[in-house]
Amino acid sequence: MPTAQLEDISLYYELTGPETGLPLVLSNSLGCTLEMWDPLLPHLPEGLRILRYDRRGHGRSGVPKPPYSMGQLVRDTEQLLDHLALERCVFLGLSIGGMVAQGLAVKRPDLLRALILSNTAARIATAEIWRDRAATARVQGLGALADATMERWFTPRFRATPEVAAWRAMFADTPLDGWTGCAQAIAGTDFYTTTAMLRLPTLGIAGDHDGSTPPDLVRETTDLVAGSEFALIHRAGHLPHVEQPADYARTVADFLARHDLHLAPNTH
Ligand SMILES: O=C(O)CCC(=O)CC(=O)O
Repeated sequence: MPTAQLEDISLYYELTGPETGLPLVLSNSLGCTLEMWDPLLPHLPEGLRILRYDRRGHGRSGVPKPPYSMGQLVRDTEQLLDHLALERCVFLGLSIGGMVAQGLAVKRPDLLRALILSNTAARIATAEIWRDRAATARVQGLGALADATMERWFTPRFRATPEVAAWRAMFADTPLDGWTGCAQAIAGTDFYTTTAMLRLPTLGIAGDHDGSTPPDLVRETTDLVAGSEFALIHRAGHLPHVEQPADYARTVADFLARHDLHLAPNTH
């Protein structure tokens, strides 16, 4: 089982693709395991070296007692990349994963060649919203948040399909400590000032039906980075790579190609 024993946490990961391929790191959203990327993988260009991992408190990674901080989540990722000797990666982070991406890009620019900020923002919701959700989850379990969460994550069309059951289960099966710890980390994060200092190729991606990080919010954060690009995925919510995997993958591949990153060996 590929588990990295880091300073104070063990992280489960999967690393696939040729060793010389361009490293692409996929960083999950809250309440999801690395399997969240399964629908996207068949649509991505071949030849990429793809790292997926379960965040602290999720999936097969360690689940310490909360609170967690965004600094800790960034450090976990930094240590995982160092452990695997991956550098100059394209980092695609979705929602909380996009917050980790922003923090990592500021802290360790040597690790990243380009950023893809998907369905994320410099600040997500309010401390009060996160406190209320955590209070509900502590008393009633995460299942009590599942209906509202699926509404923010997916379009009505997708929610009417049998496929949504697996996503609801992934969310509801998240360890309560893990979800609460990461929710606290989001609540304490405001990257407006530091993200505005970033200077690397950056693509923002939003879903037109995203109820968690609506397109205007994603665009506002993306626009903080000079020279950044923005793409809107239609007929998709907070997880657009699930509802529109081909469009999403094409958007990513076109961005890589525009920046001469497409399948380029990681040698320069
Ligand atoms: O569950 C939600 O709608 C909140 C999601 C969020 O903002 C954080 C995440 O998806 O990582």
